[in-house]
This record gives sequence, C-alpha cells and structure tokens, in this order.
Amino acid sequence: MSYRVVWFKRDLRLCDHAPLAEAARLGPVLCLYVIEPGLWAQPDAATQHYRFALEGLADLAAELQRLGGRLLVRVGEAVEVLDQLYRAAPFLALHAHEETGNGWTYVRDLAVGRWCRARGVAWREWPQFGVVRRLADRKHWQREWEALMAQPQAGLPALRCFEPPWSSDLPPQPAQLGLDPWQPPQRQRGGRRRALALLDDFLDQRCERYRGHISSPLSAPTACSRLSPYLAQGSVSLREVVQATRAQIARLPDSQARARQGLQAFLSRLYWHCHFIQKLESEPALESCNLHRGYDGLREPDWNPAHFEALVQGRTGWPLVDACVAMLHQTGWLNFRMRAMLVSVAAYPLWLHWREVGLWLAREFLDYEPGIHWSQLQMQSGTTGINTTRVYNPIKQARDQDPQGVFVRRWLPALRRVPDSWIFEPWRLPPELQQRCGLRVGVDIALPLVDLEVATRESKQRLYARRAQPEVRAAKAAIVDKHGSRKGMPGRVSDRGTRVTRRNAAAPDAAQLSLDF
Ligand SMILES: Cc1cc2nc3c(=O)[nH]c(=O)nc-3n(C[C@H](O)[C@H](O)[C@H](O)COP(=O)(O)OP(=O)(O)OC[C@H]3O[C@@H](n4cnc5c(N)ncnc54)[C@H](O)[C@@H]3O)c2cc1C
Repeated sequence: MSYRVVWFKRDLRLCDHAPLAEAARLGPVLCLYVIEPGLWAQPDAATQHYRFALEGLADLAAELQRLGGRLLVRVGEAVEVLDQLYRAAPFLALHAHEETGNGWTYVRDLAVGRWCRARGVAWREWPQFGVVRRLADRKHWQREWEALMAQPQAGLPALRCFEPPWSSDLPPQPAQLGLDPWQPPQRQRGGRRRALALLDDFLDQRCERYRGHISSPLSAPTACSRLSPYLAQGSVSLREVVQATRAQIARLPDSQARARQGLQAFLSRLYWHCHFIQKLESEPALESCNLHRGYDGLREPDWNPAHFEALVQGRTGWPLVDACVAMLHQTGWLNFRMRAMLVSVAAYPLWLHWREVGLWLAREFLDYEPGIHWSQLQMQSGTTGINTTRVYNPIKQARDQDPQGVFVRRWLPALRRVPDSWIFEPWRLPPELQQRCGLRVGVDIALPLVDLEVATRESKQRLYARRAQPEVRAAKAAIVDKHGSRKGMPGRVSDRGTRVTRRNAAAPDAAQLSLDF
C-alpha cells in the first residue's frame, strides 16, 4: 500500500500541523520521530532539551493513539532511518515542517533532500513560523508574516494510519547519547497539555501583569507567558498562539485596558520571534561568525578562560549576575532583561567572545531556539553592526529590578544576612561586618574579577574604535538591508522606550532592545 511519511521534528502536535493534514487528506500516513544521535551530540544540546522533547512525544503519541494511530520512534540518523523504512516499505512522499535549526540540522536537511531525490521520494515542506525560505527582500516580510498568521489553522481529516513494519525503539538514556545527565530540577515539563494550560492561564489572568512586570527577575516568572520552550518544541503552533491572543483581545471589555495592553505587547514578541529566526534562516553562518565581519578579531585573541569559568560557575562576584546563573541552572529559564544583562557582562567587562558563552547558555536555556538565541547573543555583544550598543551595569540593574535584594538573597543564601546597603557590592563590607553576617568575601561570594567601571569603559572604547573604521561603517548598509527591522513593525520603539521616529529610525533594531519595558 502506498503511503506518506510525516516526519515530526520540533513540531510535536497534531493541531495546526500542515504536513500531517495534507498527508492525511491524500491517503495513509506513517507518523515518524527520529532520535538522531548526531543531533544530540552537538555542543548546544542538553539533557533538559532531550527530556522535554520526550515529554512532548509522550503527549503526541497519546493523542495519536486516541485517533487510532501510532507514532513510530526510531533511533538513528535521519537518512539511515528513512532508507531502512523505504527498503522495508517504500513510500511516496516525505512531509515535514521547515526547520531553521543549527548548522547540523541544516546539513542533515541537505542530506535528506539528496536522499529523497535519489529515491524519487517527493519531499514537501511547510513553514511553521513566519519565516520565509529564500527571502529575497525584507521589505515585504511583515506582510508575509501577517498573511501566514491569518491563515486558518490546518485541520486534521480522519487519519488512516499505515502500520509501520517495526515497533518503536526505546529512547536511549541521555548518557548513551553522550549528554551530561544534569538537568535543572525546577525546569518546565514538556507536552501539549501543559502548553495549552499555560496559554489559557496567561490569556485569562496573567496577561494583566505583563506590562510593568517582565523586567524584574522576581515578577517575570509569573508575568511572562512562559511559552518559549513549547514554541521551540512546537507543542503549540505560533499561529495558534497568535490567533488565540487576537481572539482574547477582541473579547475583552473596555474596562480591561491593562490586559489588552499586555496582550498587545505579548503579540509584538510573537512577531519578533520570527523576525529573529528569519535572520538565521537568511544567514546560517551567524551561528558561528560575526554578522558584521568587520568585528572579526575584536575579542577572539583575548579569550580569558578564567573569566568564562567564573561566569559559568556563578562566581563573578556581582550578586545579580551570580544569582541569575544560579536561577538559570535550577530552572532552565530567565527573563529577557536578565539574559541580556548576563550576555552584556560577558561581552563587555569580561570581554568574552559570544560563541562559547552562547553554547553554554544554549544548554542552560530550556527554550533554546537557534534563530533567536544567536541573533540575541550577537546583538547584546555589539557584533551585528546594526544595533544600538546597550551595556547593562549589573549593580544598577540590581538596584532597579531587585531593590530590596529579595532575588539575590533567594539564590545566593550566603548573602542572606548582609544588610541592604552592601547587598549588591558585598566586597565593600568592612571586615567586622563580614564576620557579623557570617560572610567570607572571596570564599562564600567571589571578589569581582575586574573593576566594573574601568573594564566596561575600556571595552566600549575598543568596540567604538572598531566601529569608527571607515570599512566597518561602509559595510553596515548591506546588513541593514538584509536583516534590519522595518518601519511599522509591531513593538518597534526606541531603546529609550519611545516610538521610533523618522529621526531615530536609523538604528533599525534599536526597537528590540526595549521589548521588556
Ligand atoms: C541572550 C538572549 C538569548 C535568548 N535566547 C532565546 C532562545 O534561545 N529561545 C527563545 O525562545 N528566546 C530567547 N531569548 C528571548 C527571550 O528572552 C525569551 O523568548 C523569553 O524570555 C521567553 O520567555 P516567555 O516565553 O515567558 O516570553 P514572553 O515574554 O511571554 O514572550 C512570548 C514569546 O515571544 C518570543 N519572544 C519573547 N521575547 C523575545 C525576544 N526578545 N526576541 C525574540 N522573540 C522573543 C518567544 O517565543 C516567547 O516565548 C533570548 C534573549 C536573549 C537576550
């Protein structure tokens, strides 16, 4: 019997799944998920991502079973698995969503394409985000995003499942895939049911606190939607979330102005989600090379392993930075402002190149989404050439976002008894007070690695000197053209929180910097 294979990757759902809907409309379907050892061996992969995917797979398998279907899970490289399947039971076509993943998935997809051509199997792919393959020009991108989000969700016709020739493989243990077994004990758990519950709760209740509460690491965990890992694994589709949000806005009475503002701000994030992934889609090299090649060699020769190690261990000596690292390690999540601050501290006073820092954070973030992640890493490190430089001072951020030191004391228990006046600069504590608080500076909390003010000033000077070079300035226009946001994009406000005007519109992505209000 001829059938079509639907290859599930980071789209673990049945709802709004165009490749599945189309395959089911045409005839019998085999639903396949491949656990690819090569993918999990990449330096950006972590046990938490793997476990989260398995949790999503369990929900997907249960949903399929309810419809009388079955999910086939195989362990092996994609081309190998497809070839074995084809030899056992030839199929007509391979259906999948387009994936803007890391360099490894890009190369794997090329290999799958070659295999399909060699076997005469039709490979059909559908976009799952507002990301356009082979985009010629950014000018009309926003229109395309709107059109995709407005399309009706793909409905699933009755499923006729092709009975696979084998049973599913048992998923290997993370260690068998070469993964470090650590996973954050308080991380979010995967699966569509959890994603939908979070979405409902956010749209009904939590959106009221979205504006004004997403910058502080204290309020952000409940004020933000927390949908990011589910969007990254595709347990919900972006279109589902956009449409549900728009429907909720339309239902809200006038009296619910705060909720409406919150939801509108949230919608602008969903838009930026795709804006950033589009950058990686259009420029796959940005995962490992500076977007603006004029910044090559700026930080590379000065790699300081001691600075990197201190950052990863949460031993920079700046309490807010170390508390964020501690929270991230336990939960797998941080809000936008604290992520930006971490990267800024790494890139400026610690003068670390973004690539190693980005790999570490990719493993730490449960929601790792290569397109957003690498674009943000470069943006916060000043190597895109098109963004206003924003350098976050971790002491000022602590005073603004955690004025009573509640967050810092929660994640750094050694500081619990330190009085407020010293809480963000414990190295200034007089020795007798240190003794009274039971704190040994240099032991319980590290001494700062560098003088924050001096190191930040020097790093900015180095960056500005590079930026002022005529050839660096000259190359900027082409990057703006290819990657810059355009006038009229949702949430496009300047980095001082004001709307982008014609006068300040020259810094195309300045807008993004203020997205956390
Ligand atoms: C250095 C750095 C690395 C980042 N890496 C990732 C990553 O790997 N994966 C990821 O999903 N987000 C990343 N972000 C963006 C942002 O911090 C997270 O999307 C957000 O904190 C996730 O929480 P949430 O779902 O509650 O967000 P909400 O505020 O509820 O936003 C809803 C959704 O909008 C999207 N979104 C939100 N903020 C942004 C943004 N600034 N840019 C693009 N899309 C956005 C996400 O999909 C998010 O789930 C990164 C930010 C920085 C500064």
